[in-house]
Amino acid sequence: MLEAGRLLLLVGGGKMGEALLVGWLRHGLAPEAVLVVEPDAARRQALATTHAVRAVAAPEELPEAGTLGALVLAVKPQMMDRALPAYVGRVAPDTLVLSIAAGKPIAYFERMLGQPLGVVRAMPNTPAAVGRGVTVLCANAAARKEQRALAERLMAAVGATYWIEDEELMHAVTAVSGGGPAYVFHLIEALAAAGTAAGLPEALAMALARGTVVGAGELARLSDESAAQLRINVTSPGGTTAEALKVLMAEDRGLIPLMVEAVAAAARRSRELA
Ligand SMILES: NC(=O)C1=CN([C@@H]2O[C@H](COP(=O)(O)OP(=O)(O)OC[C@H]3O[C@@H](n4cnc5c(N)ncnc54)[C@H](OP(=O)(O)O)[C@@H]3O)[C@@H](O)[C@H]2O)C=CC1
Ligand SMILES: O=C(O)[C@@H]1CCC=N1
Repeated sequence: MLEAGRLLLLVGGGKMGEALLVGWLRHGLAPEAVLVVEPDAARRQALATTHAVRAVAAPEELPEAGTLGALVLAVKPQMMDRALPAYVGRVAPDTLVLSIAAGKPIAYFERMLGQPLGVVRAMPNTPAAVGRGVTVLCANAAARKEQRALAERLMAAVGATYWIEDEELMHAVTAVSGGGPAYVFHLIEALAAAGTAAGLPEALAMALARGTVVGAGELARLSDESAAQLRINVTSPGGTTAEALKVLMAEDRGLIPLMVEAVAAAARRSRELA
């Protein structure tokens, strides 16, 4: 995955950082080619024992030797100002700088780390932990072919990848696929709550809701039919589902206007984090 003798430095071994790490190791990245900076002691220990990678609490503890093939930035956007200065001297023009932080634009990393620098901004999502992530990537003009290819390999290891040219779209991407898994998990909670309200025991309602979302997702993945057709396939004319969909698809108060509002709110927050 990386050129021989080069290192991948992961800054932030939290939920998303670890999900990516798992995918990379599964795709052949050698644990000894990985260094992680993670201040949380419990997480650091878990990363080191579970994945056999070297993990340190702070950049000052990193070994001097080794050329960075990739610097992957996976700390919260609000922590970035504090985290980045320590890495200025560690990136070379051929190091890939890969940020997965919401909001933060490419120009921010160019400014903080010095130019010229190959920067790729990516927005993955948590299904990356099971190899079913969706990631959108966007590179700066200085990113070399090899740096883009490395970013592609790293993100393809955890799922599907899409590239965009217009970085402004990253706010919408973050709102749709970055946070999207949370909306789907909330759909499970909502369907389970509705089942309980309809008289089902709580545990059964949750099992049915979870199984339904998982099954529908798998059907959507494997089927050639559109989402609309898959919906129609469930909806017997004059049957029960049609009654529910009259509520969910109501033009003024159905799921679409609600989702449009939710995604706009997330995109607005992404712009604020920039
Ligand atoms: N979660 C998600 O679904 C997605 C997240 N992202 C992006 O990924 C990034 C990480 O998010 P997520 O994994 O959820 O957050 P987490 O809080 O789980 O992970 C961030 C980790 O970074 C650590 N950290 C804090 N400061 C530093 C520092 N200076 N150097 C190194 N590590 C540090 C934190 O430790 P401590 O807790 O001690 O502060 C924490 O363990 C964010 O920028 C987010 O926008 C992108 C797509 C999806
Ligand atoms: O909530 C967040 O800010 C991050 C970005 C997308 C998913 N989680």
